[in-house]
Amino acid sequence: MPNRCIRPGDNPDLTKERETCTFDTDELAANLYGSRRNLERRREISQKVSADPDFADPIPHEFLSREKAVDATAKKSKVIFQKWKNLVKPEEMPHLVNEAVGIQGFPLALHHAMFLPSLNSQADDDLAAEILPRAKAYEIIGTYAQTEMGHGTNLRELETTATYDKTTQEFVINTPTRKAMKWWPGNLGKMSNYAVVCCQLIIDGKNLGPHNFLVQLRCEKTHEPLPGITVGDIGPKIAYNTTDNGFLALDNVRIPRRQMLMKHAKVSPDGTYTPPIHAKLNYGAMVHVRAHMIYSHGHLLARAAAVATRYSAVRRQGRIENGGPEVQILDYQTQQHRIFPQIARAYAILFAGQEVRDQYAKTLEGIANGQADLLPDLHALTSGLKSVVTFMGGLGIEQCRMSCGGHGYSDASGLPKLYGVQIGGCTYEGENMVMLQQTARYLMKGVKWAEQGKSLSPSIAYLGKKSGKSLIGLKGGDITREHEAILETLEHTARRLAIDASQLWEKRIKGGECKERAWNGVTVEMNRASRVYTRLFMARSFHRRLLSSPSSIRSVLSDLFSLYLHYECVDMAQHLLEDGHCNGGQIQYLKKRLYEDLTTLRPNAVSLVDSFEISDRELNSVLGRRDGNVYEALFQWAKQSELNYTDVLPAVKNYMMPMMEENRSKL
Ligand SMILES: CCCCCCCC/C=C\CCCCC/C=C/C(=O)SCCNC(=O)CCNC(=O)[C@H](O)C(C)(C)COP(=O)(O)OP(=O)(O)OC[C@H]1O[C@@H](n2cnc3c(N)ncnc32)[C@H](O)[C@@H]1OP(=O)(O)O
Ligand SMILES: Cc1cc2nc3c(=O)[nH]c(=O)nc-3n(C[C@H](O)[C@H](O)[C@H](O)COP(=O)(O)OP(=O)(O)OC[C@H]3O[C@@H](n4cnc5c(N)ncnc54)[C@H](O)[C@@H]3O)c2cc1C
Repeated sequence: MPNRCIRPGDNPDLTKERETCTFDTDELAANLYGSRRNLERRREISQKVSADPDFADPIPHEFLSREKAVDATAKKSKVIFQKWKNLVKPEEMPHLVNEAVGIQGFPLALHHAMFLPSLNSQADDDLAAEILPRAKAYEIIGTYAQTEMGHGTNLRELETTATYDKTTQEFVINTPTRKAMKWWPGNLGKMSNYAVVCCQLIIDGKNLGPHNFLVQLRCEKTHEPLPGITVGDIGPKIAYNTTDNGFLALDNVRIPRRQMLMKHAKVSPDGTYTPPIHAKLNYGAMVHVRAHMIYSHGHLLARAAAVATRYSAVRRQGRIENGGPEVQILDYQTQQHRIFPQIARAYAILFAGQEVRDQYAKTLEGIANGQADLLPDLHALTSGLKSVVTFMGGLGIEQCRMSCGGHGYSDASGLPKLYGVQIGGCTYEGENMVMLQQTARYLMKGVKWAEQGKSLSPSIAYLGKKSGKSLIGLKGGDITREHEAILETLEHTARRLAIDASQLWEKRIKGGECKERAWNGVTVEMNRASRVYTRLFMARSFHRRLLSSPSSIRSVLSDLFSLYLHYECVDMAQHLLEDGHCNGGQIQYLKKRLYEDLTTLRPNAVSLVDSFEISDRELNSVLGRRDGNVYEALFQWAKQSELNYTDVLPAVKNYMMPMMEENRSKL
């Protein structure tokens, strides 16, 4: 079967891998990206970016100082949002940005991810008509400033205030303490001249909670901060170092009333407050990012899996049999066990990411028609997915990094940067432990609704089902039936964990604790229930994709899905065993099946990562390059280190040589 990545001059081991492919890599890639046309567009964009001299990098970003890297990124962003703007559709923009500037952020990241979405979904018609065309034309750059130095998670305690002054019909925006400074917002420090700022709305001395306001931060002509505004960059971070995450203090800055984002909650000129149809519509920009970041995080894991798989196919080290040749490290079972589940999880996350984006679009449609009834389900799902996927992705990338041995530790592999970017997602858009509790709140309601026989939305319909005994290992050799048996067991486990957590909570309440304290005493169990609910959704979503896939890729997707299910179940064995639903023999069976899956997938491993269709430029990894010619490329990469500009460094001349000389002269 054709693997379309084979080219003359490639590393022969990699070519051999591609020759063993049992499916059409383009078919799978087209399925992943939605259609042949989308796949072609993806390739077209990759090729055009590579050919555009405006995007050329004289030296890799890894060797640049932070300021120079920010400069290079800004320069390329200007090209994207001027020259390229009309050449790509909005949905193609993330790919263009990844290709052209990479993953560490760019000056308009928050403008796109949160500023525009906030204005789109929360500004009233008048404000939208005034500001949106300017924002969309990049006449201004905006960000989303919510988190403060002292509070991020607990939005209710944010300290920045917007106090309504009826006499002038203005809001007075103020930062009352040092820890009330906005701290962390991306692109706030240096790039943005506007921000949506989250403040406590105060009318007649009454605090009405967090609301969003459009605030101009810098002069449109000089880009200098406006009076009353202190703004800057918060310094280097684990990653995202081409993003100017910033600080901001506002000293009684006055803005007109209509700069409150008033599509849902409103303040009339006389100070009358009208609440929104759903209390949390002000939190909409966060739901937007959570709904979209699942897919982008799937892509980060896909890249790591591509690097580790291709490198493991060209790296030869050690022997499996005495006297045999040195083997490709991909032949070691431990290596397969480290990497193949990451391939499967990357596909699973990408599929789930696509489903949740669709669900988000439907929810938005409802809200636009005055109905927010889909929001609670979406909030629970995005909170769970955001937490599970970022944690899974971080662990997965780290496994991929370690699987590349010493070279995985080098920036040349691209893996340290991927890891740094990925794990940011565990924190931003709500710290994972906190967001899992949001999911758990919904599950607790679901448990009650199920007890009362009420109808349940599809994502929690399993809470209303009855458990039979687990049929894992008992359904014979039919793979379709085995998949169903495992999904039913996962449903049982997710249901059982939610019910157990609910009972633990109730027990503490009956024991005399208030609801909130009792909740804190059971949050580890609550979060467990949320994770398994989320992992069940991911498994179901993968299964839906398998069932709807064309026959040409059904077999390889089925193999991958088997591995995914077997791996997840072994990983969650404790939960499967805890109530006796599964027994030790069934876990042993799952492990045996998992080891078989590793062998089954081995001939297709390289082709499965080829179908992620990530260009060399986007992958930005010497180890993961498509042609597999890594050793020469590693040397060429290292030669670019600034330490190699001279043979004898000033640091050596000034300190080490004199020290050695002095020590020699003492002898
Ligand atoms: C080129 C184009 C690119 C576009 C693509 C985008 C892809 C981007 C990928 C990467 C880009 C990286 C950019 C990252 C930038 C990062 C930004 C940020 O981090 S912004 C700041 C984020 N901050 C947070 O997330 C804070 C977390 N905290 C909260 O959200 C809240 O405080 C809370 C934890 C939810 C609690 O809020 P609150 O106390 O007000 O409420 P509760 O009492 O807990 O709940 C009451 C009920 O309300 C429900 N609820 C809460 N939130 C929501 C919501 N958002 N929607 C719906 N419902 C909500 C909650 O469930 C309760 O319900 P009931 O139980 O009462 O029914
Ligand atoms: C890369 C990056 C980009 C960011 N971009 C932006 C941005 O553009 N705009 C913006 O406004 N913000 C941004 N942030 C800020 C980010 O949203 C917050 O850092 C995040 O929401 C976590 O809040 P926190 O820092 O207050 O953590 P904290 O809440 O202080 O968390 C510390 C610990 O306390 C625990 N904890 C806190 N509350 C609870 C609870 N109720 N139950 C159990 N445990 C709890 C957490 O689990 C965690 O272990 C960004 C952050 C990062 C890292």
